Amino acid sequence: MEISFYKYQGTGNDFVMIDDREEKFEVENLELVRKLCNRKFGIGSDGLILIRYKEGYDFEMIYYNADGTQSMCGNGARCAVSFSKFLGIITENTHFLAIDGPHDACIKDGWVELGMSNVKQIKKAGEDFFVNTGSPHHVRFVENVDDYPVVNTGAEIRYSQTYQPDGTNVNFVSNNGNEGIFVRTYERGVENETLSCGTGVTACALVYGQQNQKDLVNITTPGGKLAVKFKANDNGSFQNISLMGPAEQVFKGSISI
Ligand SMILES: N[C@@H](CCC[C@H](N)C(=O)O)C(=O)O
Repeated sequence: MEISFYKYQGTGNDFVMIDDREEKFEVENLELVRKLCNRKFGIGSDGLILIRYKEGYDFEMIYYNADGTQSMCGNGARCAVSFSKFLGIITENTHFLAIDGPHDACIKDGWVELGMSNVKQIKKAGEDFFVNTGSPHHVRFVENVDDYPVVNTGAEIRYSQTYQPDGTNVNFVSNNGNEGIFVRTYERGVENETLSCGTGVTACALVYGQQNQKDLVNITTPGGKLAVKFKANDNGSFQNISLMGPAEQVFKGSISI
């Protein structure tokens, strides 16, 4: 059997994208997800996304990490919006469903502004912070993130007792002067550092914004630049959160399985 796919990237977070409007992909076949995402034996990606029709929405995004687990993916959602435009499902504005609920987004010239779920609170986690932006994120501020052992320390925190049994993504953040913040992320489900994580930079922007009285934060990641804007409420919650950045089709192909 042949599976047709497209490959997308959003600031270097890369995804296998499948137009599954005919619902032929077996959503329980996690072995297949893992194989397609495998960089040696498959196509290779941080995650895989199915686009399906959903009543009441323009489309549904079904997201898998490379290991077959599921969560909300901010960069993946920006790529899904771009792919849906490419498929002719949407034009400029869209209302779609993801695992954490409904989202609105807008795409213009390859730049996607994605509405994120509201955030109830930022929690303290020792000296660090924890924020759920649709996916769980531990946020640690460090002096120089360029030199930080992201993979080793990220894995220690991800597998620590505090986050059992589900684990967490782990973000390391440095102040980047006039450029806002620089963020590197260890991603659960990829079990490695990725070049960028959308829900992760959103979590970091909320913490940084709260500490520095900002409602728009520019973020640099190893894979490129993103921005996050939001409204902070007096009770510590956040609404009208938008993740903004590029999403690009890289190639298309088919694979025999
Ligand atoms: N890369 C994603 C996050 C994907 C989900 C995450 N790995 C998890 O399991 O929580 C993003 O751009 O948000």
